[in-house]
Amino acid sequence: MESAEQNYFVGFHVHYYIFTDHPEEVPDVKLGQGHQLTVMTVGSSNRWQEMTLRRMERLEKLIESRLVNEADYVFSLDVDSKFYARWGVETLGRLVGAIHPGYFKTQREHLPYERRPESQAFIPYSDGDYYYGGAVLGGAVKDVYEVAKTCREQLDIDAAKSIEAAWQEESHLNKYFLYNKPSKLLSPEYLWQAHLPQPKEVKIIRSCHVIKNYAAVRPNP
Ligand SMILES: CC(=O)N[C@H]1[C@@H](OP(=O)(O)OP(=O)(O)OC[C@H]2O[C@@H](n3ccc(=O)[nH]c3=O)[C@H](O)[C@@H]2O)O[C@H](CO)[C@H](O)[C@@H]1O
Ligand SMILES: [Mn+2]
Repeated sequence: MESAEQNYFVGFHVHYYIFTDHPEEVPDVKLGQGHQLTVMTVGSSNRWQEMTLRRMERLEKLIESRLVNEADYVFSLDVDSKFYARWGVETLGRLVGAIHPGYFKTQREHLPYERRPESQAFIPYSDGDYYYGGAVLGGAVKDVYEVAKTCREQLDIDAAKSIEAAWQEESHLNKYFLYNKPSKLLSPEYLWQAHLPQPKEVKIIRSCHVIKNYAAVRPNP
């Protein structure tokens, strides 16, 4: 939150919604003018995969209940994002995704899409273009709503068949974006991971996922 306040839409109206099963641990951060924060308490799970994939349903519900009436644009971001440089209006568009930092040089047949036809997230080896990170999904509220609702429905169909896509909601997001192209693609500058070395092509890291002690923060391996 502190790094977001330094870099994320500074000078614009921002309403953060933080989803957590530990609301009492959200620190009291001094927010800039026009910025506000609402903590949303959510149930826990004994599987991290369930926590991450449930975000589609939470986003769908948040848009239905609040954002349709209060926002033009929305970004859904991983909670472990830390900001190092400006993230501003250049990121806005009808539908916005970010290239995953681990796969921007990977040939498409090696991209980690879901490859089992039984899953709704299935992408055949002959298809695909970019590999999008699940940590960033944004755009106009109505367009993001369509993504969240569709992915939630596809996740439900998979769950009913007891199949979980290779990378949970990220796999379903990749399927959605393949056939419903985002209008704007953010470079991995906006979605970096701290354990990756910074290659020469990437001049600025704007947002980065912190290194975490998985044994401590995840309920299961
Ligand atoms: C860089 C990037 O694109 N990262 C994606 C990647 O993993 P990551 O390695 O970035 O996963 P992660 O541990 O950050 O989990 C994804 C997010 O799910 C939430 N969470 C997760 C675990 C938990 O116990 N509680 C909780 O709230 C939280 O917002 C977290 O940031 O794959 C995930 C799905 O498999 C998501 O698509 C992530 O966005
Ligand atoms: Mn993350």
